[in-house]
Amino acid sequence: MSGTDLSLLLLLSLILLLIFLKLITRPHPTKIPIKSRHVFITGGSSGIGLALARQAVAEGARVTILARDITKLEQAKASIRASTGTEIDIVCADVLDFNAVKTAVESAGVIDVLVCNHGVFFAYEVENMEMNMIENIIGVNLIGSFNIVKAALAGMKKRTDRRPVSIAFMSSQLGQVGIYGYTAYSASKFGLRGFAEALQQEVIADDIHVSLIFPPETDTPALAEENKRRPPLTNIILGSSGSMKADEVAKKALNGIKSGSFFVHCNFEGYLMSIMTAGLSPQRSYLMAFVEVVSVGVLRIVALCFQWTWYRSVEKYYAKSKRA
Ligand SMILES: NC(=O)C1=CN([C@@H]2O[C@H](COP(=O)(O)OP(=O)(O)OC[C@H]3O[C@@H](n4cnc5c(N)ncnc54)[C@H](OP(=O)(O)O)[C@@H]3O)[C@@H](O)[C@H]2O)C=CC1
Ligand SMILES: CCCCCCCCCCCCCCCC(=O)[C@@H](N)CO
Repeated sequence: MSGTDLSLLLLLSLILLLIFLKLITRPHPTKIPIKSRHVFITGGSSGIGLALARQAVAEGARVTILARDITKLEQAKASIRASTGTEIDIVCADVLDFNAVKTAVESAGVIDVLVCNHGVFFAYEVENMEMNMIENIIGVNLIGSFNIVKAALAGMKKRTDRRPVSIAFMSSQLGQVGIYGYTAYSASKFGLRGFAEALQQEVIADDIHVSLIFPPETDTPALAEENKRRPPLTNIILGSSGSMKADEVAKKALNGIKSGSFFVHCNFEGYLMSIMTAGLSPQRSYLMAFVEVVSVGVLRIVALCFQWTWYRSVEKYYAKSKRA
């Protein structure tokens, strides 16, 4: 066979692969309209959630935010009024308290886009965390999201507006890879992935579409707090990874939700991580599925190189601390 024959054969197989993927990727592509719809954001009084609330308002949504601290909620409402001239609704509840969550969700009215964004994080070695801190991180981030979804789902299913609706979870790149210092946090965010994958199969028949958002480090009040007490190795390992502004993450998140994407990445590093960690997760875009299929081998090599550098940092660090 000549060189041209070979390249023709390769081209033909790639085209056949594309056609095959277009036929089989599920769920089907969808679009979630935001304008004039009810967007409910937990943890909407600060950081990424507040940025998301402001942008949803700017796109014409009716927005409700939920958090614990009424003063921060009032401040968020005032700041959105000042920057957009629009009123949002605020509801007060601890996501750990199912009855409080249910009352808050019911008072807000039927939800079209539910964003479980609330979350807490601290970086410590598991040995240096009390059980109550571990339970708090997993409780708020994972069980809290169950409480929210359980409270909102029946209403979303019974909605009279038959257009597609969305349930989105704010995970983290640490929901795609475990890093030194984040045992509890990664466990909570990996947990959200299992929740989201199974939930999508349960709600697809009701035209409800699940998104999992994977932000990198994002400049928010919570990150500033966490940074004060990070283990040195956590800093060394995360040192070179990119960080973003809350507004930029919110924009990526909202676009991901509107396009009904299951995985939502926020930057180029996140794009590569989404391909690397695609595994058995659903994929709506046959083009993205194509990219996953053809690049998975090479990206596995890149992933192993990252692990190599991380383990070298750990080895060097402990070699030094033994000598000292
Ligand atoms: N910042 C970062 O680097 C990254 C953050 N993320 C994720 O993004 C999400 C938002 O983080 P970020 O904006 O940084 O955090 P912030 O601390 O700025 O905001 C957290 C929000 O969640 C609310 N909240 C916290 N605990 C509870 C609770 N028990 N019940 C109800 N509401 C609660 C807070 O309000 P109140 O305290 O009044 O209840 C606040 O509104 C989290 O899920 C986080 O894991 C993901 C990747 C990176
Ligand atoms: C080429 C392939 C790219 C692979 C690179 C992998 C880099 C992983 C870095 C993970 C960083 C996660 C930060 C999230 C911070 C967070 O969630 C906060 N809440 C906690 O600080």
